Amino acid sequence: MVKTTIRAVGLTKAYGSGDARVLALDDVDVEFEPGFTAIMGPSGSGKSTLMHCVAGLDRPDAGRIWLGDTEFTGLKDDALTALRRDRIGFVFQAFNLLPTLTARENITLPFDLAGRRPDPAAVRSVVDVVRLGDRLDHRPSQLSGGQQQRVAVARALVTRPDVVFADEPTGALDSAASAELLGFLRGSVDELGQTVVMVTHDPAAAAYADRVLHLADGAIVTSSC
Ligand SMILES: Nc1ncnc2c1ncn2[C@@H]1O[C@H](COP(=O)(O)OP(=O)(O)OP(=O)(O)O)[C@@H](O)[C@H]1O
Repeated sequence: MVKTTIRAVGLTKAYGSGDARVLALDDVDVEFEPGFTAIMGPSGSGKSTLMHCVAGLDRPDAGRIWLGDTEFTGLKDDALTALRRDRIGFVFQAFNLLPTLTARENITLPFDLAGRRPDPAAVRSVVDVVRLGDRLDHRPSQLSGGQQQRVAVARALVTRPDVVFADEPTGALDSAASAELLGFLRGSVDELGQTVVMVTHDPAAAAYADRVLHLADGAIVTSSC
């Protein structure tokens, strides 16, 4: 399976103005190839800003971004939203599950949002990968934090997106649940050929990645494999 690369050149983004101006991204060039990449760096170094820009959740002030052959720059908001929905998966620290839906309904939500029927084989395979078989009819409040995050990972994977972005996905989990979750993300790379990009503060989490990018003051300072 050939998975798509995300490529960005000259990404620049500032917040505020005058004395309060902060350069969150300073002319960053970066490429995310198939595999598992971790983004690390001190608080305020620009990790979230970089992830939000390359995931199409936010727009840079300058620079260009491509998902495969599709360039983000110049896409209208509707087109960017459709591209995100169809080709990118997200896992956030706070799980972001809908409380009134069951685990199964949360997992199939991306299909509902796209007006498509869920693909039963795709649902079965992600449910197997994250081992949720006996919990599918539970609502989030009836699941542990680790189980809720497994639902969030299944939802991110179910459409087989080109890239899954995970922002501190283990931030709210204990160490056993974190290890399990990182194992699932690793498994999605090894078994499904998924591209995963994860922001983390935790070196133990970054150790699951193939490549670690270190940010400081809005720039990539090192990239290690
Ligand atoms: N909406 C905003 N308004 C003003 N400044 C912002 C905004 N978002 C981010 N910043 C600033 O931009 C810089 C980069 O922030 P960013 O959230 O990308 O860093 P981070 O590395 O993800 O930090 P953390 O690890 O604490 O989440 C910081 O100085 C931050 O204060």
